[in-house]
Amino acid sequence: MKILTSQQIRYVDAETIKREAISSLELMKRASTAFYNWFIEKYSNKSTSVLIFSGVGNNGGDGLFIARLLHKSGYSVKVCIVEYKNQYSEDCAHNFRRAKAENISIIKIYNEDQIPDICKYDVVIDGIFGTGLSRDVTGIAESVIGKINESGAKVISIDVPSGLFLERKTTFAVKATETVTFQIPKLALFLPENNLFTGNVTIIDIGLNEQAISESDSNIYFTEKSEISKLIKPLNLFAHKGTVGHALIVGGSLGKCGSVCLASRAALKTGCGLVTAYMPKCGVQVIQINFPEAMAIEDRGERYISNIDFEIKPDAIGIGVGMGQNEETKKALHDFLINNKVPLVIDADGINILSSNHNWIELLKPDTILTPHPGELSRLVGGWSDDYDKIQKTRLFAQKYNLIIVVKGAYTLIIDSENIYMNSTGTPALATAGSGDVLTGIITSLLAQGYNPIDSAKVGVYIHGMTADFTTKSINPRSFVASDIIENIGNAYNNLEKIR
Ligand SMILES: NC(=O)C1=CN([C@@H]2O[C@H](COP(=O)(O)OP(=O)(O)OC[C@H]3O[C@@H](n4cnc5c(N)ncnc54)[C@H](OP(=O)(O)O)[C@@H]3O)[C@@H](O)[C@H]2O)[C@H](O)CC1
Ligand SMILES: [K+]
Repeated sequence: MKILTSQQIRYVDAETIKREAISSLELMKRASTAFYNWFIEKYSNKSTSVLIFSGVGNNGGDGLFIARLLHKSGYSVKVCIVEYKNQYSEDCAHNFRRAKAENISIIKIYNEDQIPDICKYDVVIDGIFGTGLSRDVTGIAESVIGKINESGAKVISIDVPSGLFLERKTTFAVKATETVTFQIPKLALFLPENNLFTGNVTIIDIGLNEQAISESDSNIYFTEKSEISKLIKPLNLFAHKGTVGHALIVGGSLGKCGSVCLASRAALKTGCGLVTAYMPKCGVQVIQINFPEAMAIEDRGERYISNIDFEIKPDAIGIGVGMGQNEETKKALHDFLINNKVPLVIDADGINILSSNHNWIELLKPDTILTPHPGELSRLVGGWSDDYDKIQKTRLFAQKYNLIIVVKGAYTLIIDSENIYMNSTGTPALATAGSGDVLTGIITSLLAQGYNPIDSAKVGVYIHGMTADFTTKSINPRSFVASDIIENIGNAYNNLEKIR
């Protein structure tokens, strides 16, 4: 699904109206009804009292339409119009007149004293500004947003939290508990620094014209289940372990051999036929006892890798987990990169070693996958001033070296030289020791099975996140561990195959 800018959203809006021969009011009705349906499912008790803050644009129009729908079905509703300017949009003005005629309690707010006691209401709906925000919030809108945030009330924002900029850093906006956004994902809703404003984000369909969306020129995508599901390769009836890919995991050092066990196990559970772990001597017994399905090759180093040398012919290699940064290990990585021709995933200390030897990055073959967490990324591409800057710097880095960078975190980003893919699965449960090692194993396995590098990264990150989504009820996120990811890879496949 494409992620669009506010200007592109306006275009899709206008095109939907034109191509489907509907009025703008009809489109507002679709959006408001979709929001209303979401709301009544969540708050089915009609004694829920609702305070709605509406602006004077179309976001405010949605707020008023939603007020009418809720009032009609028996909820107790009060509307406050935040009149930050006296020129209402046509559809907002229409809904204002209708709401008044339907005897909904409405007041206009021009100064702070008129703001009601927000805490007295069960839920606040925020419809002050939407995607039309074009400048910093001041005056009465600023005061109202300040009061909403102070109140500690449960706040549901319509489309976007009021005050949130879609294309630049936001410092002041409604701090929503939930944001219910209309059909098109907006980048700003999924950036870590905006989580304070967005709360939990839900995307709802409002029947925008799909053709107009697909014509929009965007290279930022929100990964969807249907798309990932289509990428899953079917099983071959005549497959045997030698035909479905051989993954090699290179890593480990004294005290950090578990990372290789996790990555290797994840690789096999993701479906490649063979997995070999390449480890220092101290790691070989560890993996053989813990994970008998894996084969192991011993490095000549006792406690850390000192010379990467093997005779097998793997289809993909994942390197770096638990590897440490001993000088001999660094040299071993350098020499390995000079000769390597196999599709590669680099993680953890592998990335750190590259960060401190920047000219080695040029040794990487096109489409090598790097999977940094934010700390590793900042060492690799330099610091950033905000999330937009982080994305821009990572994009330039990916373009310069022709690499695929998996920026791990909530809504992991997969950035290559052309596109950005934002992953839509996962929960905070994934922030646990070994989670990154497992991801490396999953992606390496997919590469070994013949998925192209960008699909390996997209599918791998998606499956990794899905395992946490499934288990939110059965395993409390606090006690979810990396092995739980591995145990649920099969369930993720089942779930993806179900919708094919
Ligand atoms: N396709 C969809 O998703 C649909 C979305 N809908 C809803 O429409 C809004 C967007 O509505 P819009 O009228 O374009 O904009 P807003 O309601 O966000 O803002 C209204 C006007 O406010 C002015 N503005 C901008 N920034 C400020 C500010 N800081 N202070 C004061 N005023 C400001 C601006 O007008 P100017 O001419 O003064 O610049 C805005 O136009 C979207 O979010 C959805 O909720 C439709 O309902 C259906 C389809
Ligand atoms: K809003």
